[in-house]
Amino acid sequence: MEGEELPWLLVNEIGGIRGILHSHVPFLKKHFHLITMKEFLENRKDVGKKVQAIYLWWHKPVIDKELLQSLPNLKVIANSGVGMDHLDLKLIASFGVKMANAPRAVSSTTADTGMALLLASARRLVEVHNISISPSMDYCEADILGVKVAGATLGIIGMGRIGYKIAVRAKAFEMNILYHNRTRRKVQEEQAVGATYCKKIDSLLQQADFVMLVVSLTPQTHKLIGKRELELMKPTATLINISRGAVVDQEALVAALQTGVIRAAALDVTSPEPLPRDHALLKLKNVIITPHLGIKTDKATYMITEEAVENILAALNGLPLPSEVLPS
Ligand SMILES: O=CC(=O)O
Repeated sequence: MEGEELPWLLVNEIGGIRGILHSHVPFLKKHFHLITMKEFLENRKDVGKKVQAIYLWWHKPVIDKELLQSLPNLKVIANSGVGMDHLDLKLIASFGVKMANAPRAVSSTTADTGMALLLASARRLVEVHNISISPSMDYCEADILGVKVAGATLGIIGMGRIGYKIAVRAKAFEMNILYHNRTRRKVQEEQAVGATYCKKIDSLLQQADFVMLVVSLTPQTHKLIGKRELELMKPTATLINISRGAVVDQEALVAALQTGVIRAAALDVTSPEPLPRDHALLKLKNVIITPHLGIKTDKATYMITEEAVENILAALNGLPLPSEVLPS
């Protein structure tokens, strides 16, 4: 049978909403015998023993104790993204299974998503698109006035790989850059992008015209931005979230947007995803929502699969994983 000598890799499905992309299959098949969750569930006992690796695509399949118990020879789980907040890392490690993410593949594209949201919100792209395609095409200048990006101050919360790439982009757009991070970046790195460190988030929130959230979701960052923080922001400021929905207190955000506490929000992430169709955020004109667009480009998704394969092969060969994630 084709690929029988290759290690068995479990994926959620091929194609579909939560399946790996068809275009990645030939590459994966060079290295692995692919098996989908459906095939696994049909023959759990025989297939379970053979699976050595799982490739998670958009957080699927769900990794729980029952699945881990059914895969006695599982060595590694590779995630198709950088955030691991959907995984119980301690549980997985307790089964002796290694984990990896894909930081190299995601950073530029996710930074592009952040800048795209910033620009779209600043220039009200969605609203003006709707005006442009409306039958009457009636508008006055006030309907399409945006806010100027050059010279505005961007506050980046979370200056890891993605945050830094946002700073690189924002510099090219002539923005002033503030950032907050658990650890301060090297002075040379700050100077290269003209970024100023804010030890306290509050001071960044008070000064920024655009606040971009790029932190991982952890118990410390859960609802990091709530009513108090929104009230510290300028009434003319925009909140952009490309991290995780739960980093923001969504009820407080709705209230802030409805009452003009802040000007606008641009959200690539919400809690939950997608939002229920009657959610208040979906009714606001000063909000742009994208469906966790993050890394979704042709090249970045392919690179993620390459990075995952590299990690899985390393784990199966007993080598150090290039992007291993350990439970904290
Ligand atoms: O959300 C995207 C990622 O975790 O990389």
